[in-house]
Amino acid sequence: MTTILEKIVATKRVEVAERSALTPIEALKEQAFGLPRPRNFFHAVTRKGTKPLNLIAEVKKASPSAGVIRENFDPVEIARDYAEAGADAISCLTDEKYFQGSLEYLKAIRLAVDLPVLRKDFIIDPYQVWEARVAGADAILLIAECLPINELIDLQILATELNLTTLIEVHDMENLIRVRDRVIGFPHRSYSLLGINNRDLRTFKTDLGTTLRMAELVEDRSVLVSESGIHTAWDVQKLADAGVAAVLVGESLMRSPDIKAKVRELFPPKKG
Ligand SMILES: O=C(O)c1ccccc1NCC(=O)[C@H](O)[C@H](O)COP(=O)(O)O
Repeated sequence: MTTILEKIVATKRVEVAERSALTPIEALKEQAFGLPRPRNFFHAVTRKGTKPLNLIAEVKKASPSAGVIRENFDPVEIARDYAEAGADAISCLTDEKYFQGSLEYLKAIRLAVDLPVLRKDFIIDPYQVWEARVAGADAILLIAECLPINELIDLQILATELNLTTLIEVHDMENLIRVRDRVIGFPHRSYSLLGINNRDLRTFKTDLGTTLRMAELVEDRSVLVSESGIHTAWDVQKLADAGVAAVLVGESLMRSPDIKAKVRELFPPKKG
């Protein structure tokens, strides 16, 4: 049976072929030349602040698991609310077909807020890394399940050369072990974060236990990001207690009619 990830990756191959026929990679490289340096996403996500851990707040209109999450969707307004509420960085879905995202949203958000922005997409080709840089992204996502290790490392090196942070995501132990030492503990890793996705992409079920179990195998948790299925202050505290550096939260923020209040609910001010 074809998994959703396989379907999405097949779509990406077609998209990259179509887009590069319209705008060749050489043209993107020219556009990237002379752009201001990206913002430091890595630092924003790993620094020790006043919260128990840092927040990457996601701009996400729809998803394969939930359908449309937020009807009243203004990406810039949402990003401004995130910034005002104290988020440390923003994740913007740029996949159009499955998440109703757009690179145009990322461009607009990057201009409107001061926070660093992650291009949240299914990156399988250097073309998309250059595209991210030209659009103004400060970081890209690389999903271990989608890439052979040599291609993952090549994309990570390219991103590092372009001064982009990489968030390298795994969901299972096998991929964690595959990337842990070769990609995260490696000299070229400099600006690489390790994401553990709590969502099982076969069943779409989320389980915080995925991060809690896998974190045991990660020595340096200062680069660890827990992703998906984070709904309550208790979830956030549990992950903080496990030494996770940051959480990536989409759906529970996007479903809230008052985004700023939901951020405060997830990160209540310390008493006393
Ligand atoms: O969200 C999905 O349904 C999904 C399906 C297939 C591949 C990836 C998917 N999500 C991407 C993400 O990683 C999440 O958007 C992100 O971690 C935030 O998760 P959540 O807070 O549960 O929206």
